[in-house]
Amino acid sequence: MSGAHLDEWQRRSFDISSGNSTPEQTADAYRAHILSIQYAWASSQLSQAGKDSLLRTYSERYAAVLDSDDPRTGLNNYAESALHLARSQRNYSDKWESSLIVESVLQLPCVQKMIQASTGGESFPVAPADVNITVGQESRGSSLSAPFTGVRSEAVLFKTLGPPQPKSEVNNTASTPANISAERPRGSDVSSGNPNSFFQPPARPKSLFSHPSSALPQVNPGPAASTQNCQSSFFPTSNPSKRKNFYNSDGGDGGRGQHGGHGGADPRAGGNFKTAREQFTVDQQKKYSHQPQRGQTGGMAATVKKSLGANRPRGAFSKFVSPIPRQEEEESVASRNSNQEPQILDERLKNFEPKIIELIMSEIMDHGPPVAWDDIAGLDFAKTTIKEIVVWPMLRPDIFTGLRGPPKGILLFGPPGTGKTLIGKCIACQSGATFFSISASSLTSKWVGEGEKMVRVLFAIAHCHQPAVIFIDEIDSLLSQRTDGEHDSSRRIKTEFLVQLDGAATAAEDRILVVGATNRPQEIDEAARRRLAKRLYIPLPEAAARHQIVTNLMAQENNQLREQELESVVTSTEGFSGADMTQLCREAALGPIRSIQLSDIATITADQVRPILFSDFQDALKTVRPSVSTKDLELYEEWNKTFGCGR
Ligand SMILES: Nc1ncnc2c1ncn2[C@@H]1O[C@H](COP(=O)(O)OP(=O)(O)OP(=O)(O)O)[C@@H](O)[C@H]1O
Ligand SMILES: [Mg+2]
Repeated sequence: MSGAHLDEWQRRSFDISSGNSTPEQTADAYRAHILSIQYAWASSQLSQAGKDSLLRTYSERYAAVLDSDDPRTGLNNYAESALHLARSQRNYSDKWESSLIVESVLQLPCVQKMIQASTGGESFPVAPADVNITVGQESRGSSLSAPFTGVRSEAVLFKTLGPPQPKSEVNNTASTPANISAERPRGSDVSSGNPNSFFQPPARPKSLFSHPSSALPQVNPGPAASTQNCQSSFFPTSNPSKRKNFYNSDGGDGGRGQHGGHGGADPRAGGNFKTAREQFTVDQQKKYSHQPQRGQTGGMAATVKKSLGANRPRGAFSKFVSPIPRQEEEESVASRNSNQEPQILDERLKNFEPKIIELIMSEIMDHGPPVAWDDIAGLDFAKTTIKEIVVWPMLRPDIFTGLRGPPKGILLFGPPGTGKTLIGKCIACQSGATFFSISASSLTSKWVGEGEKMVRVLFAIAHCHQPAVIFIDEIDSLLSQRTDGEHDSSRRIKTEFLVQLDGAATAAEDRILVVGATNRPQEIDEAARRRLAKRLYIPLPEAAARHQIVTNLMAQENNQLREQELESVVTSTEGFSGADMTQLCREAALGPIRSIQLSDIATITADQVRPILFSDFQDALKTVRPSVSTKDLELYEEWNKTFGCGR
């Protein structure tokens, strides 16, 4: 055989022998083997004897896969998936419709008589010969005729055509023959051979039998009313797609199924039938028209936070999003826009581009994991000050007026990993204000002028959703000192930001606070520094705070750390930041795992993993080092002395 054939041959052999393939793949590989053997023999690449021997082997194995009863190794359910495929194929029979429609049934003399009999309240015998209903080419007269007489037929009809009866009422007539048929199990159909079952409701006739009584006429119905009820009780078509629609028309649409809601309309005309796509569009419209406008949720806004593009998971494992919007999406977006535009356009925002407003509104607020003040270890001074100038004024704006009014901006500065971002998250949860979290990168756009617009819109929206907190993490990259060489657009964004910051809280009752966080305070523009009037130093955690961090983290883990060992950990972590402490605990928590034999790791149960010990911390301390150097610390201390507002 040629090299190409051999490669293919080997690939298939691997498919079979690797043990990872599904029964379908194995069967396919065997089938391909058989075909290639026959091909090789036909093109004289293989001898007759060789072909016979190979065919015997592979045909046997192929048959074993097909006939195996084991669902993991065999394809005993092969027919099922084939049938499933066949079922989802549309064919001509889909268009077939039964001629058994409500009109033809109702026009039958026997039915007319029975309707009259049922409304008149008297029993009326019906001659068997009268019942002759045509289904397609096939007459059903004989099967329906025999027992379909007298009280019994009236009862059946009354049940189906007459006014809605509460179930208890039906049960009260237990001794009548009518009840015998009324208590017949639902869901029996024509094919069951039961003549009465033809007039029995379909398997899920909720729209008829579980109707609230208000949904149906209360008065004793005349023939017309009976006709109306009748239309929702009969199932007039055998078209599967319509049948599905019929069943789906229960309670959800208030019983306004395609048949019941149209009185005498021809049910075959399609009525309210919707394709899946139309239904999807309708659902989307409903969904978005009920969605409350963001930011107007009052107390809800307290726990609402989203960073403008900063925290969106993107990577190899994030879900693929097609750059080309599908038609449904376009339709739903269009309908959403048409629904939402009036909501977005607050009087004060009407001069701004809806696109940017929408961007800010949708990107900056979202639910985040709640953070409480107690989750932040140490930093008592910063926490108290923030409560004083953020939380309380938001809660009691009437007291915090005039000179007591809150500052327009605060700056949290300090070494990396000391909890500045954590404080921002905590403000979002605890302040009760609308929280806007943005990163500098999201305000810088490649389109000239777009960045300034975003800044303007951001502040305008914040005005509309007061009290509001605008949190800008890594604010140094947005408000770094303006230099001659810098790009014009970033300079303009900065200027716009400063202008907005100045005008943000001009009115006494305005409650907009800008909170900036940075670990490079010295790079912040002096004009911005002045506007961020309250500058709070967030230092490295002291011993008590480090103790709290370790205790908090270890409380969630299985550990055997004694108090004095904990103290020892705390003393040996002088100079560690909060993030370093977290890293140390993570490293120590891996100790018990590292002590497990590699061969046992796959089988060991979670409760067999030993607790975290002091020795794990000792080991972890060998690898985890403080991330802040003393030289850097001096710079922060210096800056704090010069510009900070700490004591
Ligand atoms: N005071 C603290 N209390 C509890 N955990 C803390 C504290 N400080 C830091 N951490 C831990 O360190 C992690 C990083 O903290 P955070 O992101 O707030 O640091 P940061 O000051 O914003 O750093 P950077 O300046 O580098 O942005 C937190 O998620 C938290 O686990
Ligand atoms: Mg941070």
